Amino acid sequence: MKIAIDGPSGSGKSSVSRAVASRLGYAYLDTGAMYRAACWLMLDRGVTDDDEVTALIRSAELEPGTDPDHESIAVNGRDVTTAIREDRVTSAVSKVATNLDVRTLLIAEQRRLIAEHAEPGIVAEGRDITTVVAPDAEVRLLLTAREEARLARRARELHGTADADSLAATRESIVGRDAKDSTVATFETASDGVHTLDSSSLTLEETIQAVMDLVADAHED
Ligand SMILES: Nc1ncnc2c1ncn2[C@@H]1O[C@H](COP(=O)(O)OP(=O)(O)O)[C@@H](O)[C@H]1O
Ligand SMILES: Nc1ccn([C@H]2C[C@H](O)[C@@H](COP(=O)(O)OP(=O)(O)O)O2)c(=O)n1
Repeated sequence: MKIAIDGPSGSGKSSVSRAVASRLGYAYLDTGAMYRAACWLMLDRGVTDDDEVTALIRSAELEPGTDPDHESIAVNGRDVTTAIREDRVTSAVSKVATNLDVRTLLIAEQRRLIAEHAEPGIVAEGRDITTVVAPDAEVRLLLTAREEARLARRARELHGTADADSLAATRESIVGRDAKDSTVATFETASDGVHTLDSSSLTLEETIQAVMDLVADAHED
């Protein structure tokens, strides 16, 4: 069983995908973490030229963990699980994500990991999983939420509050990044055969349950 989930930043992809994978005893693949790890390596080496970035990623070993209860990712044997969440990576990650040669490399690795864990199942999430990486997935879902809801969620996560200052500080990392990333992946509208779930007025638990229902329907088919 392959479950593919895409959506914009702050729509809840990671939280929901991790919970669904954990409940089903499936593997979990955070493809955004792979782009972040590639970006971390680019920054660590101080490389800026796109072709040099591609060569760097081609020769690197990215090892994303697939345990939904234990987030982990390593680059060339170094654990970067925490480092990839730093602001400097969030601010620069679109440079890597919009490099089409890097995408080709990471997509091949994502397809390999998804195939390896298709038994009993895997939940893979990102921006192009339903459309490019695994369009053959049994469950394909675009998880959305209104911009205000996504901003408020991320502001609470990062600053502990969703007051005006926190919302302003979060805007670029959500709205600005989505604008850049949407030039290379379609995650703002659902493609043919992809379900849409708007989580704006749902609780996290309700959202998880809605995805579990879709999976149960797919099992019946
Ligand atoms: N209905 C909901 N669905 C998903 N996440 C929600 C919901 N309500 C609140 N949240 C919170 O919003 C945040 C979403 O962040 P995350 O899962 O990292 O999103 P994404 O991976 O899409 O960027 C989490 O802190 C999560 O607990
Ligand atoms: N399949 C994917 C996954 C992520 N990306 C890009 C888009 C994002 O800016 C970065 C990081 O993704 P991530 O899912 O960690 O982003 P969030 O901070 O959760 O919004 O990678 C992508 O282009 N394709």
